[in-house]
Amino acid sequence: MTLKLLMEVSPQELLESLAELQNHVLGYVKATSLNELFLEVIIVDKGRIFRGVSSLVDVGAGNGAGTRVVAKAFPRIKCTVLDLPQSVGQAAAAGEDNLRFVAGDMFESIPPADAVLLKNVLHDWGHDDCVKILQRCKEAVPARGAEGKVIIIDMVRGSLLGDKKIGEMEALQDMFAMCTNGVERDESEWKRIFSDAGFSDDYKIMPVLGPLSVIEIYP
Ligand SMILES: C[S@@+](CC[C@H](N)C(=O)[O-])C[C@H]1O[C@@H](n2cnc3c(N)ncnc32)[C@H](O)[C@@H]1O
Repeated sequence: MTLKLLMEVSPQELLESLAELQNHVLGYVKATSLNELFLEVIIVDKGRIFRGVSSLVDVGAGNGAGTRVVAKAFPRIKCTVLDLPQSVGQAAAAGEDNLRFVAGDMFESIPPADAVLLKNVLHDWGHDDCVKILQRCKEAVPARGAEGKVIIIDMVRGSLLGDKKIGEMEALQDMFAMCTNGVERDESEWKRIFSDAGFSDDYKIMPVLGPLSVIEIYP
């Protein structure tokens, strides 16, 4: 709505338009869970991370709602959801052609694939457990030179220092992490995990929404 139009409409009409817009946005958010919405943002903004990938295992993917977004956007990628048997359970029934569900333990073994995705998983675990999970991921992807990679979607604290809103977001996320016994890390803490798990130090951190970032690491 232009400024001129805004000045011409009555407050009542303006309120009605705002209510209509709010319903529209809320309707979309209800229809698409925040998890899926976030992955759609990543696909639009950082879709190139899936370039050249023909198979992907989404580790700790829960009911696979997020994996389904990737499977739909990239029908050529064979997607696998790996989660504990109780989480995979019913979800396994309904899938896209290029989506399968595997019950398993990420501390034991991860099915082989070009890329492994860990979205909102590592922040639930301490340093040593993250190292173990990443070691299993390293075994699952092709060796260096063959374009194997692990894609981590998680928070990188302090990547946008000085921004008040981001600072507030990080503080909120810290409180949430404390309630769930989780941990949010800065780049140096992430780097130590990658190195201890045997990954090279030429990782890439790509901020997506504030401190929420996509990190690519290579064997
Ligand atoms: C915080 S949820 C993240 C879910 C999803 N990736 C997301 O972004 O919404 C963590 C997931 O890790 C799974 N998980 C926990 N321990 C696991 C294990 N040992 N092996 C495989 N998955 C595990 C849980 O069942 C849960 O679905």
